[in-house]
Amino acid sequence: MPIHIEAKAEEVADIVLLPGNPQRAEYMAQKFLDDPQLYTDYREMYGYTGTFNGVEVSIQTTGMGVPSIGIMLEELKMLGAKTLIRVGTSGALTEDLDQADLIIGQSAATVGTTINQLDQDITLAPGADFELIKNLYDSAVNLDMPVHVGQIATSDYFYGKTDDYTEQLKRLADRGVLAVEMETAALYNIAAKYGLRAATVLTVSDHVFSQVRADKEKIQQGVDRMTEMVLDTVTKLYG
Ligand SMILES: O=P(O)(O)O[C@H]1O[C@H](CO)[C@@H](O)[C@H]1O
Ligand SMILES: O=c1cc[nH]c(=O)[nH]1
Repeated sequence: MPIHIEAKAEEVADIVLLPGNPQRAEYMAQKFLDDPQLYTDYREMYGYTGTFNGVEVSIQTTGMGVPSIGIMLEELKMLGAKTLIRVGTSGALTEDLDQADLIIGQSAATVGTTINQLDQDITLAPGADFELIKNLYDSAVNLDMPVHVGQIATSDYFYGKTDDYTEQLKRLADRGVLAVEMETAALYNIAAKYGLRAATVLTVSDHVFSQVRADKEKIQQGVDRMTEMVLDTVTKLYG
């Protein structure tokens, strides 16, 4: 049994959804899965396994940031997980995106984190699994949800490390980066390391430059949308 996910391999499904927030893991499991079973609550990093349309699915809390998700991903790999889909909130870097819109992260730039330099002299640019993001996009369109596909950015900082941080985010925005969050570069790097399938879906909870945060109901709408979209894709690919 790994140190931080107190579960046996048979308790964790091949397909794992990855919210940062433990309350979101609990909400998604109770609302969307049939017969959800809590398999770990160590450090309140809740993990549940249940079924959706007969497909076994786990929902594992990752916590916030690269170090936290890095631990959970290494332990999910030990437990035999094969398909990893992050379901997170994000700060939009453009006013073209609305609150509760969905973003599929094709690739993840980094700002203030060195995860893309895991190997000396190599800067990886690992992307999402193509079949996953193609199906996720199709699911969103079929479900009539507002969806955008493109590069996102992973940061170690929610509030910014220096006075220059906003300028760095503006440079990323100028280069077409849609939104910032705190885990996906680790997910895509660790998935590349082990040959796992990975994708990230985000909902817009904030607008970074205007510093407006959506209210709880709006964030909930985005969470419901992305969960429905992801489970539709899981049913198509694995059902
Ligand atoms: O909503 P989650 O999945 O936690 O994701 C985003 O929210 C947290 C910051 O509030 C960071 O983890 C960031 O990546
Ligand atoms: O602005 C935001 C919103 C959610 N998550 C982040 O990392 N940044």
